[in-house]
Amino acid sequence: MLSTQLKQDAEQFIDEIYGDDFIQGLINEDISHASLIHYLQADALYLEEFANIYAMLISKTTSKEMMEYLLEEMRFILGGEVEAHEILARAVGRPYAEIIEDGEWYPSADHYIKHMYYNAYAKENIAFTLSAMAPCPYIYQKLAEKAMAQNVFQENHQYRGWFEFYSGNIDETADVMFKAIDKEAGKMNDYEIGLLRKNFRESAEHERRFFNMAMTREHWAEVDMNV
Ligand SMILES: Cc1ncc(CN)c(N)n1
Repeated sequence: MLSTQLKQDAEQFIDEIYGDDFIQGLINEDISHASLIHYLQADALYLEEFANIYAMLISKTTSKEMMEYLLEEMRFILGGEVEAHEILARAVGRPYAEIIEDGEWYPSADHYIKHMYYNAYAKENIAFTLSAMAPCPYIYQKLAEKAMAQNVFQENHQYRGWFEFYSGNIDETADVMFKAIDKEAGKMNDYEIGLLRKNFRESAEHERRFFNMAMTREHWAEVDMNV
């Protein structure tokens, strides 16, 4: 099954992201407020687009069951995931709504978002877009599970709730995506299946870049508009 291969492909990225500074910074409560703010600003915009892409997929599917799933996920992304963001905002000591007033699609986030949009616009079959979206719930879930399994988070650990949120909440989100990808892959040729796998791998790598982007507080170069 393709999803088995995709999950295997993800392992390398999960291990790398887990060892990188963002996740280690959360685990060890040693991450700067500036990086958390950068992450929150970028992620709020990313999730908004993720919800928009769900809406695009609704118009492409004829399955009522898939429509209902996409609607529910849209609602979760727009409302439910704020809970995880609030945990980081609390650590920063500023209201979440105020933090996300600023921000833009910083370069790595921009690339990731456009990777998903490309598939939504260019491909009629929703499996192409879903393969670019699936690392989003899947990788966070696996990272959180790994963190919970390998560490003891005390009651007063500032980011314990963040790991609990992602280890518990999104199991089904990724499962439904994988099932839909497997179903469509069953009707595809090797070239198309290769594209699904490439989409997934690229998004897994984008996930890593997204976290690292917060650590370096990546920005676009300033341009002098008067020249
Ligand atoms: C970039 C990114 N990827 C994944 C997730 C988890 N839904 C997230 N909030 N942001």
